[in-house]
Amino acid sequence: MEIPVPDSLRKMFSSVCFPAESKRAFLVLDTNGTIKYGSPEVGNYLCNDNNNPTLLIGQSVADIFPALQGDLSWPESIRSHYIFSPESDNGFEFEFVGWNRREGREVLLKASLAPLEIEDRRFFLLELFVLASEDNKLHKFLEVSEFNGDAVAVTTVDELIEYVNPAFEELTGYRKAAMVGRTHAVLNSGMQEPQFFVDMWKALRAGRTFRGIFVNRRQNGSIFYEDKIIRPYYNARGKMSHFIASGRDVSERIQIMHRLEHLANHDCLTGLPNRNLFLDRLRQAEARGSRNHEGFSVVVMDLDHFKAINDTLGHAVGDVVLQTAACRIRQCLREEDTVARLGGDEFSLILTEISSTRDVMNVVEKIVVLLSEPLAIDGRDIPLQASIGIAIYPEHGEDGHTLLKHADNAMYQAKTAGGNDFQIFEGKEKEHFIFSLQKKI
Ligand SMILES: Nc1nc2c(ncn2[C@@H]2O[C@H](COP(=O)(O)OP(=O)(O)OP(=O)(O)O)[C@@H](O)[C@H]2O)c(=O)[nH]1
Repeated sequence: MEIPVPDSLRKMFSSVCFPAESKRAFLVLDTNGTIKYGSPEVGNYLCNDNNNPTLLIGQSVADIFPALQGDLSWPESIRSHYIFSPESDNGFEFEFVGWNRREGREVLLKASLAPLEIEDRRFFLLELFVLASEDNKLHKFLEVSEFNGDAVAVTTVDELIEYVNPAFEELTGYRKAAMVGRTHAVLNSGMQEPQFFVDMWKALRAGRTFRGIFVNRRQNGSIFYEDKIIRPYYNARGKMSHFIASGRDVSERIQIMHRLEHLANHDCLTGLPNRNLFLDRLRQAEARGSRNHEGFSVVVMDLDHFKAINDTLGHAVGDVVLQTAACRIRQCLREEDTVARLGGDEFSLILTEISSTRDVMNVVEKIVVLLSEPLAIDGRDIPLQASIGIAIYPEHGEDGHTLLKHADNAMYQAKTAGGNDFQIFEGKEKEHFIFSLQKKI
């Protein structure tokens, strides 16, 4: 909207060029700093409501620029020089961050104050020049990001996406138009620990950079791992206005790492956890047990006469027997229990949430029954049986190492007694449980 220059002012400022269509943003001040005129364009930067610069008339310029009220960045000498001493002919400039209402964004402006003679009267022309959009720095970064091989995304502090680059589109499958205005939640695979995001927001809100491996989902549903750095972006006012994320696909590296981790923690033949992982799970069970006063059990199983199977039917058949045993034991356990192959024909189990001896026996009996089902290989039925030792936390040991040792002792007792048995470790109370499986099956 163009604001007509009031006739009285036009008359007064007739020697100054004020075309109505002028795009120049300026104020005319008297020597007291009172605003006498505001160009239509200046309303875009300085008016609160309807961009009507006539509302500025009569206000003190110091109300608009607090710097003029004695801020040290506006030296007293210069202030008095220009506002109150109209004799000087030197100009003065200062920069400030303003708000461009038309574009709805902050801008960096230069205000230039210079004396102005109108009909032999001294005024001051305070003209505003847009030095750069406040987000210019950000925009320059985005321009460069267009050619960046990393996936770049810029979000507002309200977590809404404002920009994504072509590499982001390529990585995620989402076009820019589909992402702008949305949050990153669209990429969430649901496979990440919730704590990961808690840590992320904590760091970002505190103004710190966050780096992490994100497990994300592409538009086509496939999962990828993204190594991403997110840093807060501060605008010229020093206010956190955006988050800039830069990430790259590291799925291949992570998959190799997972494979190596799996190899380091699992037995090649059966795919079960190996000693390494078993001991780790044992430490976890021990920690949970003491924290929550929760019982758990360590069970050691050793196949009986396995050597004979190897010797008579060959190593390959022995391997199948071990794989079958592993599979059958696993079938009898819950997800949160562990069965590991610690070596040879020995399997070790951690049964969680055990509140009584009966709980353990129920599981062990199930295993024994399933194990003993005939295994047909090359037209023969191969019998499978095992000696089993049981130790329960905390009665038979307050740490994993002791429990494992005691379960092993109990297993040897069962083996010595002829095998195909399970035995619970004899506790301090000298209670002795021997259950004959032969009678049961
Ligand atoms: N096929 C096969 N055999 C293995 C493997 N690892 C160890 N063994 C064999 O498993 C046998 C385990 O020995 P033992 O536990 O003493 O044999 P056993 O006949 O079960 O003896 P008891 O436990 O006293 O009944 C050895 O002959 C090992 O060579 C493997 O990965 N595959």
